[in-house]
Amino acid sequence: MSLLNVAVWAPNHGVREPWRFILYKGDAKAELAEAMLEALSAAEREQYGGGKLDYFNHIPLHLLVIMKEDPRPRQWEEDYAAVCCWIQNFQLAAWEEGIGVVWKTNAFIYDPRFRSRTGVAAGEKIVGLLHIGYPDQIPDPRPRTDAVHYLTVHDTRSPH
Ligand SMILES: Cc1cc2nc3c(=O)[nH]c(=O)nc-3n(C[C@H](O)[C@H](O)[C@H](O)COP(=O)(O)O)c2cc1C
Repeated sequence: MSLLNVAVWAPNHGVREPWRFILYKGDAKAELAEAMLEALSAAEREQYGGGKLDYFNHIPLHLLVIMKEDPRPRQWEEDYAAVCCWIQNFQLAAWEEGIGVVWKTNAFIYDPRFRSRTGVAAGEKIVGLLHIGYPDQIPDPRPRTDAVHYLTVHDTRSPH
């Protein structure tokens, strides 16, 4: 809970706090896995279903991060940005405690069957499904391009 509360310091315009969360742990992880399976075709269920169930059960916690969708475009974007900031705050705060968080946007989070099974209402957007746990392995960081390549600096007035 304290990690959730660190993350709520994310900048959010108007302090609208446009988020809500559903945490799955213990036996309830099976509920989430069933919702995920429902969003697969019969063939996919046949091919990957078992593996996906094991995967969901192996991970200690799953957190669905949900945004209330404001019908006004500016507010919608601000709120989406705020929820993304919430997620990264959460990831960074968790990592300080040695807890790994993967942010997933699998196809099933957009599926009406998954949304309905997880109780996500019309007018709400799933921004991510976070898989949370102490990592068995820590992957090497993938290299990033030096930001200077993307930087334009203006330090004198350009002639008109
Ligand atoms: C909006 C968003 C959606 C993402 N969705 C997925 C996903 O569906 N599956 C996945 O493996 N990683 C997903 N990620 C994680 C990114 O792939 C990951 O952060 C990126 O590859 C960089 O890896 P690193 O941050 O571990 O260096 C997502 C990240 C963001 C910001």
